[in-house]
Amino acid sequence: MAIILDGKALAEQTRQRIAQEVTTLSRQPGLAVILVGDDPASRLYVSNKEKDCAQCGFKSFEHRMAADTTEAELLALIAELNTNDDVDGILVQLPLPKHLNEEMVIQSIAPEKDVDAFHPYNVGRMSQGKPVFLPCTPAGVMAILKAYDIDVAGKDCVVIGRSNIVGKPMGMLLTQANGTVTICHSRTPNLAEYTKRADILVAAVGREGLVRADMVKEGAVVIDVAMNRNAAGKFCGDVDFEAVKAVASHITPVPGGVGPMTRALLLENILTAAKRK
Ligand SMILES: NC(=O)C1=CN([C@@H]2O[C@H](COP(=O)(O)OP(=O)(O)OC[C@H]3O[C@@H](n4cnc5c(N)ncnc54)[C@H](OP(=O)(O)O)[C@@H]3O)[C@@H](O)[C@H]2O)C=CC1
Ligand SMILES: Nc1nc(=O)c2c([nH]1)NC[C@@H]1CN(c3ccc(C(=O)N[C@@H](CCC(=O)O)C(=O)O)cc3)C=[N+]21
Repeated sequence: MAIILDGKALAEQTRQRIAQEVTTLSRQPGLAVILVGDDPASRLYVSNKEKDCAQCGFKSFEHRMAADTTEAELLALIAELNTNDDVDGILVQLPLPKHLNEEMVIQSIAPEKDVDAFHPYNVGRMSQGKPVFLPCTPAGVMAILKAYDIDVAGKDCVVIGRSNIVGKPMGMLLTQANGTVTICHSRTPNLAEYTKRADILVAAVGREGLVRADMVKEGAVVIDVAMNRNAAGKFCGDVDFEAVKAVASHITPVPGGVGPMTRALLLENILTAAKRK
């Protein structure tokens, strides 16, 4: 039976360490979160981030904007936050309503406050192996691997998904950790041929039941990034957890795996931003 990779416990340890460090700073780090529209899932993430900030002794500034907010209004708020000294990090909750240009919005965030690490400057720095901030979800996965002494060097790593926020940077970080990486996506024929080879398998698609036990190598480390809702309305990942845990050596649960570590890495980035200032 696989070891369950406890992201929730690890995130709690991380928050306690950060809270401790914050007491040594001369000022409180601050996060501004912008939420446009009222997607229920996004609302939950935002309230979780507020609790995290409170626990760590960070200030948090929440900006809720109407779903029909114009791009000019959003950019004006970001411009104000870019120069506001109480704000060390700015996070614009994604996805944005369709009439807003995400690329434009992300580019308008000052790179030194871009704690999501989605700005092209930070993406470029990361891809050159000289990151200022690491993207929270992939960095959270790397932190889980490290905490459980799972060595990536020389391993066959397969990432399913190639989004800019998860799959692509995940592949990069695993490559930088000396894994041999294959990135699969919706145009990959015979997905199982790739997944069965993986020593480390990362699923980041958003489709319940995508990864079945017969697609996983005996003893593989299985990381499930996805956050889907099942028929009962509960969170679930891409991986058939019950069946795969009998095959894998290590597996992340959903919830309680990557999600909490994403939030913990966001706090790390805010602390980094505050210390750099
Ligand atoms: N735990 C956390 O902290 C976070 C969780 N998430 C969750 O992770 C999941 C992925 O998020 P995100 O990357 O933003 O999602 P996207 O929808 O942007 O990307 C999904 C990727 O999966 C690929 N894909 C779709 N169908 C298949 C298939 N049948 N076989 C193989 N690949 C497929 C797509 O391929 P193609 O490129 O060809 O379309 C795409 O690259 C979601 O469930 C999301 O909710 C996201 C962020 C943080
Ligand atoms: N600009 C931006 N940055 C993001 O990082 C970002 C985003 N937009 N949009 C949405 C996705 C998704 N995401 C999650 C964060 C935490 C959990 C999380 O904490 N999950 C808990 C469950 C939460 C609960 O049950 O309350 C868990 O898996 O255990 C999940 C998903 C960040 N995202």
